[in-house]
Amino acid sequence: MQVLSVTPEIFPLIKTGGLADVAGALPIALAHQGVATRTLLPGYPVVMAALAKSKPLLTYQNLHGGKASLRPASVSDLDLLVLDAPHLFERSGGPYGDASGADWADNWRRFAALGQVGADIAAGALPGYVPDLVHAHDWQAAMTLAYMRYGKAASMPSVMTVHNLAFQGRFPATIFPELGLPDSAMTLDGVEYYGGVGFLKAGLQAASAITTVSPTYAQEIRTPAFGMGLDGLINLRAADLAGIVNGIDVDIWNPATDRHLAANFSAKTLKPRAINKRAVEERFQLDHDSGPVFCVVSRLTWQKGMDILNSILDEAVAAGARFAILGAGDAALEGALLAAAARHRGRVGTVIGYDEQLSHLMQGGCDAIVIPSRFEPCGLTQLYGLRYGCVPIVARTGGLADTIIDANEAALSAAVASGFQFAPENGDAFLHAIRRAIAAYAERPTWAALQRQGMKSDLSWERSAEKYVQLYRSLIMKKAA
Ligand SMILES: Nc1ncnc2c1ncn2[C@@H]1O[C@H](COP(=O)(O)OP(=O)(O)O[C@H]2O[C@H](CO)[C@@H](O)[C@H](O)[C@H]2O)[C@@H](O)[C@H]1O
Repeated sequence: MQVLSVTPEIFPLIKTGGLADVAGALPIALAHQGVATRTLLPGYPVVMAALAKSKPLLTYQNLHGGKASLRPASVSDLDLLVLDAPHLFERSGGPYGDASGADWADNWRRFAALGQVGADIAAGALPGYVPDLVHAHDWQAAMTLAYMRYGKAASMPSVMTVHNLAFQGRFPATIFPELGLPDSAMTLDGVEYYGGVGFLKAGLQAASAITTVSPTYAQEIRTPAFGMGLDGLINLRAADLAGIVNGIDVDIWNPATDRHLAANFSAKTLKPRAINKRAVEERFQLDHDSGPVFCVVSRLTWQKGMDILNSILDEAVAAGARFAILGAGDAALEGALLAAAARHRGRVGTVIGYDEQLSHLMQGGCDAIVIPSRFEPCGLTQLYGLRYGCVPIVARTGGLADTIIDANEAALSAAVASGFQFAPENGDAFLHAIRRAIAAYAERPTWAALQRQGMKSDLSWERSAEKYVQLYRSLIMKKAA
């Protein structure tokens, strides 16, 4: 089976969040099950810099206002098709905005172009290659499915995966004439969205199947509280909706071999974690004591509940907690967490920035990771925490609810507990969970049992990849029937 995956990010080349991890790991797991994935992504400068010289497979004299070509590449076992379109992607800053964080004004054009090329490939534009199915990730890739639907690949099966419904790619109606779609597409069941154009909406409408990255989030987005304006449409398509929980790359995230750790360890030999903990204490200028260090590795945003964390920090520190916080995002939250570190020297350390290596050390050295998200489609950091014996303390929502077993009495006595859950958006409940963790940490055998239980969890992609393969197969068979 041949799958064309379309994504705006892929690890290890370009990553702003969890989507990149998934886009990078899923093709490898699918390959073990006989599915060959080619991944189409934009040629941002960091991507172009990583490519060896190659002959273009396809050229465009005018793709949304400039010359473009499609270059094949192989990076870390990934079979890539890179859209080299300097007028759209050759700029400094991030993949979606300039260095100050402001979105590029022509993002609609950049990702419409990506979608156009995806649909061209689906329609057979590459000599000798026609995929059996197209899999699009998030709003930036979603227009692929709309261009397919209104173009030559209307009968090809497709999957639209929602990693985060908060990002929808919503633009004014004035862009519609420039998209090159027929007028009939500007309707309620097409790309029209609240009077404008909705990229994710268009993909959800066009896809043969919709997936999200956990079963609980798949149900949550059918409600107004989580649906972000799309719950009506998602409910209409409920028969084609599935939740498949993310796995993690267990080779990249392996405490026994991880080069970013000061000391490697495994479930059998947890002792060396203490060396990593010491390294974290040094890096975050924390006091040394016998209590737990809680960490945060996160985008600093409302979604991630970082304001809730900030509101309970003083009390958590008074209860004996120390915090190592790594993140970047909203300026106000960055400022508040830096201020907390200044207020609680030795008890709270805050590093603002994006640091992949440091995130590994934190998972390998901190005792627990706190994730107070308001909503969480899947969440990866709790999975890394499980793998590294860094016990997750999570809001009971989305994928966090699906992947962590709360250390209540029943779960502890059945030896299945792997972390702590608390009611979302509730500072008191969050604080209570931190107090429970501090108490459990004081009973070393209980804590070690929690760590080992988490480290035993099967977090690999194999099971989830199997579910994607089943879905792909059923869609291909349905279209053929
Ligand atoms: N400052 C920092 N330094 C270093 N690394 C950092 C970092 N901040 C975040 N990261 C890393 O970025 C990734 C974040 O992944 P998440 O799944 O937690 O959330 P995200 O909201 O980005 O993804 C969305 O897509 C994913 C994938 O489907 C879903 O799991 C999730 O719920 C959804 O919101 C992790 O690999 C984490 O370690």
